[in-house]
Amino acid sequence: MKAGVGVDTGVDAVVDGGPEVLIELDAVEKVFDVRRRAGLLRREKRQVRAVDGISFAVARGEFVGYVGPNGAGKSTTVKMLTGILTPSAGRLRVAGIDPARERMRLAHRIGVVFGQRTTLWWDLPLKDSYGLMRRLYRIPRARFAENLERCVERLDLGPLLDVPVRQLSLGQRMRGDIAAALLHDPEVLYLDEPTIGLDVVSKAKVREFLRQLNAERGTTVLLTTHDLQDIEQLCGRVMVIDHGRLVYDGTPGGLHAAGAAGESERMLVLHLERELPAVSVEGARVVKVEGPRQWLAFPAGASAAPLVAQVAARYPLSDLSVREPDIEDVIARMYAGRD
Ligand SMILES: Nc1ncnc2c1ncn2[C@@H]1O[C@H](COP(=O)(O)OP(=O)(O)OP(=O)(O)O)[C@@H](O)[C@H]1O
Repeated sequence: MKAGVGVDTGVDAVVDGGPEVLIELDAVEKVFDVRRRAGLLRREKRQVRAVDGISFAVARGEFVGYVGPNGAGKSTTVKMLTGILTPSAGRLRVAGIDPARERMRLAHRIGVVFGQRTTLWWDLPLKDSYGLMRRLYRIPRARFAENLERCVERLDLGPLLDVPVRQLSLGQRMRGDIAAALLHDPEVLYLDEPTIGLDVVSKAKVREFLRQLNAERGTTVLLTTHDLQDIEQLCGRVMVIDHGRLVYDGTPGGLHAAGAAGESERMLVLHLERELPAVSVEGARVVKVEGPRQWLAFPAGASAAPLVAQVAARYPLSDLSVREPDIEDVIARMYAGRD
C-alpha cells in the first residue's frame, strides 16, 4: 500500500472517553455462493467474495463517504449494516446492536435512503406515506409533527404533500424519501446515491439539507456515491472500497493526494454550430471530437472561464457544459500511482 493510503480503523480514536462509536465492523466478510450453468446438465458452484475482511469504526456525528467502483462491495456492506444480509464472518455492530439478529430494533435507530428505489407508497400522496410511516414506527404525534414540519420546510415539500408519489420528479421524490427516512429521528442515516440523476439545483438542495442535518442534529451519515462533489462538499472522511477491501480511509483531500499520479482534470464539453477540426485553446487539450461536439480536458484546479472566453471568441459555439471528475477517475489515478 502506498504511503499515505493508510487504512485506519478509527478504533484508536474512541478508547477512554473518546467519541462514541456508532458503527463498528471487525474483519467482516460476505461470501455469496453463485451457481451457474456449465453445460447442458452441469452446474458450477462459485463463490463471490463481495466483502473481504473489512474493519472500520464510525463515531457519532461523523459524515463518511463510502465509495468505490461498481461491484466493489458497497451495497453489500450497507445491506449488512441494515440487517438485510448476514455477514459470513466477522463482527458488526450499529448503535450496539447486531443488525442481522435484531433488525426490527435497529430499524428504530437508523434511516435508509436508496437513490434508485423508493420507500414511499407509489399511489399515495406524499403526506399519506408519511402518516403510514408514523404508525409503522410508532412515532409520537408531537415528535412526528415537529420532524415533518422541519423536513417540509427545509426540503421544500409543502406544495408536494398532496401529490401522489408516482407524479413526482426524481428530485422531488428523492427529497420526499429523505424526509421519510428521518421522521423517526434516526441516529444513523445510510444514503445510497442520493443525488444520482438529479439536476444541479436539486443536488444543491439535498446537499445543503444533509449538511445541516449532520451539523445541527449530529446525525451520523454514511454516504455511498459516485459523485465526487458529494464527497468534497459533505464528507469529513472518505473510505474507498475495492474488490471487497478497504483501500483508503482518510480525508477527501488525502484521496486526491493519494491519486496525485496525474493531476485531476475536468472536462469542458463544447457543442459547436458545425463540425470543425479540433479547436486550439491555451490551457486545455482536446481529447475527443464527435461531430460538432468536442471534449477539452483541463486541470481540475483551474477556472473554466478563460477557456470558455477563448472558445467563444474564436469558434461558433452553440452550447457548452463542464463535467467534474468523478470518483472513478480519482480512484483510477490512486492505483496508477502505485507500483
Ligand atoms: N445476492 C448476491 N448474489 C451473488 N452475488 C452478489 C449478490 N449481491 C452482490 N453480489 C456480488 O458481490 C459483489 C459486490 O456487489 P455490491 O452490490 O456490493 O457492489 P457495489 O459496490 O454496491 O456496486 P455498485 O456501485 O454497482 O452498486 C459483486 O461482484 C456482485 O455481483
